[in-house]
Amino acid sequence: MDSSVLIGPEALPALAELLFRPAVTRVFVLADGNTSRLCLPLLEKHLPPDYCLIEIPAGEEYKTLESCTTVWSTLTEQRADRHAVLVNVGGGVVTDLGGFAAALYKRGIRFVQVPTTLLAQVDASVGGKTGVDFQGYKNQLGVFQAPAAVFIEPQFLQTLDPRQLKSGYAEVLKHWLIADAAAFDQNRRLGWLTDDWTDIIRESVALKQRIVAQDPLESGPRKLLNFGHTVGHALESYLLTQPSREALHGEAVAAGLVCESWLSVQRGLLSSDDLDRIETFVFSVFDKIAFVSLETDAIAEFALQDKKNAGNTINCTLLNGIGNGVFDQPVTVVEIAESLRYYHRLSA
Ligand SMILES: NC(=O)c1ccc[n+]([C@@H]2O[C@H](COP(=O)([O-])OP(=O)(O)OC[C@H]3O[C@@H](n4cnc5c(N)ncnc54)[C@H](O)[C@@H]3O)[C@@H](O)[C@H]2O)c1
Ligand SMILES: O=C(O)C(=O)C[C@@H](O)[C@H](O)[C@H](O)COP(=O)(O)O
Ligand SMILES: [Zn+2]
Repeated sequence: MDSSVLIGPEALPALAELLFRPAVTRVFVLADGNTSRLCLPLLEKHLPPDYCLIEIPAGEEYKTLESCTTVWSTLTEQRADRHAVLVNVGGGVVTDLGGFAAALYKRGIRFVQVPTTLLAQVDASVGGKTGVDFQGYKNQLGVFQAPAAVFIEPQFLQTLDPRQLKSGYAEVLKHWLIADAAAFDQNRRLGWLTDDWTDIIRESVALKQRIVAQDPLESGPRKLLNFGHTVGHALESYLLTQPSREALHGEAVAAGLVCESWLSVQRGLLSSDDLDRIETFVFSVFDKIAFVSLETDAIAEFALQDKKNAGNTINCTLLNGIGNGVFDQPVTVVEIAESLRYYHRLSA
């Protein structure tokens, strides 16, 4: 599942090198409404002049099979063959959906990822998880399929909204919590904001690649990368059903980091002092997500569809101390609801 990942000024020239090879019959570029406007200008000179743009609307609500149909229809109308390449230019919605659409078209054409949000640069573009949401559940349909390569240009982040930057930072925090206590400690002292994200991107990508290399198809240690997501995805999915109450993926994951750290304390795996450090750091970046305690049972129910589950057992990733994730820790839906009530009571 490992693909080459280029980060920095050499990334886009290397993309051009791949796309201009004679073996590539046609280049298709998938973007959303924002990335076609804000990111294509920087990319354009690295693309062949006859590339075909496929545009989908921006936002998680468009991470659907219907958007894939838009991609597949254009590929079909343009008679794309198996030597075509799909270039996914955008955040995690575009890289997940584009990877999935490419993997299914004619049983698979090559795709490359050009992630343009912090979240997609540190996490979503790497590791080969692709997919779309279905019937209200996150990434319910998907395949593991490695991109031909990933090209990361941190300059894209210059047009990114601060709320989106923070959302990406949740996945960085997750990486430190599961596998790098020293980075967690250093960065909680420094604060989250920086002018240059390149080092953080490099370190996060390397950490994720190390874990994915051990277990590309998530039968074991890759589940560590899902820390914060049992609760995070439940919250994100629930709020997607509520008009005007959407939380960004990273915002929901940040809440999930707190809830699942609390569950780790309940299991005797994490100290209360460490939970306190995690909460202080999380709430120095993120506002609390608003919900009423009456909603916690409905939110927790979504965890029954988590992909790490086996039968009726919800398998959570927890922390055995900061920097040391542990996977396959059974929790009940009642405990998930309790963790949400704990989060709800916290005064951020
Ligand atoms: N495959 C994985 O391993 C993985 C990992 C983490 C998250 N994800 C998925 O990623 C998705 C979230 O990704 P995201 O946070 O990037 O969201 P996103 O793709 O919706 O992008 C966020 C917003 O930023 C805009 N945008 C993108 N790049 C921009 C730029 N450079 N300047 C200005 N605006 C820009 C987009 O148009 C969108 O409105 C979720 O669906 C999540 O499930 C997947
Ligand atoms: O790469 C992984 O593995 C992850 O779990 C990374 C997560 O940050 C990401 O949100 C992923 O899409 C979650 O996948 P899912 O299998 O829980 O849908
Ligand atoms: Zn995630």
